[in-house]
Amino acid sequence: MFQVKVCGIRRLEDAELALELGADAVGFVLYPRSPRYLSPIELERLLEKLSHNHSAFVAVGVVVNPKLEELRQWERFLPLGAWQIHGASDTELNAAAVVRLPVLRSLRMPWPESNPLPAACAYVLDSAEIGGTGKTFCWDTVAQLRQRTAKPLILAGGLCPENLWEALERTRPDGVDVSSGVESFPGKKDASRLKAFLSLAREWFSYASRDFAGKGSTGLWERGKGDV
Ligand SMILES: O=C(O)c1ccccc1NCC(=O)[C@H](O)[C@H](O)COP(=O)(O)O
Repeated sequence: MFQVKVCGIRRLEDAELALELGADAVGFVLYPRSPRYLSPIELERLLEKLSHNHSAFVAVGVVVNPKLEELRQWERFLPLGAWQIHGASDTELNAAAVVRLPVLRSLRMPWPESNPLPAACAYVLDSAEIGGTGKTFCWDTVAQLRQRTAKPLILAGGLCPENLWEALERTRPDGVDVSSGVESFPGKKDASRLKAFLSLAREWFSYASRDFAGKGSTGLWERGKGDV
């Protein structure tokens, strides 16, 4: 089950804190132009240490316009649970099951009605610029997208403790994703903001799970995996 993801983590202590506070997924940016970049080797070391004290979490590798071969190579040694793909110039990535791991595709919202949805297990709905910007998009556009797909929708883009509850009430997503809204600066999470965010997110999802129960959509992965 993946409902709350904390993204852009560079430090082991931030990953541990996020998991202790109730995140079920943590994201790592493998994009060299990001201030939150971790190299694959650094990520391998971090995940090895993280797995000593934590087991039930999804580690997500965040990539931008990746090459298919690159993903396949990293999958061989990184113990990730999913890819989060931004952009994607490699058209092969639009075909189903070209990599071993489940794929989340980041959509730059609003997603035009004329644009087909790329193949994915789930969609991360973000603002129009590339990730980690702290910018929100018009949440009303989520309802239109919901009409087009039954795949899990993860709300992202500029979420923070101050706007999270309203965002959840207005969009009723399957999951949320946050990075800069819980940071003290790019790559370093702020413990009190992280705590406030995760407490609100957990509260909303436990309350909303009553609605989800009848729809059989309580497990993001259970619902999305293999369903590309
Ligand atoms: O964080 C980055 O620097 C980044 C760079 C390139 C692609 C994705 C990146 N981050 C992804 C995320 O942090 C989140 O999935 C998402 O974009 C939300 O970010 P934020 O608006 O900062 O909460």
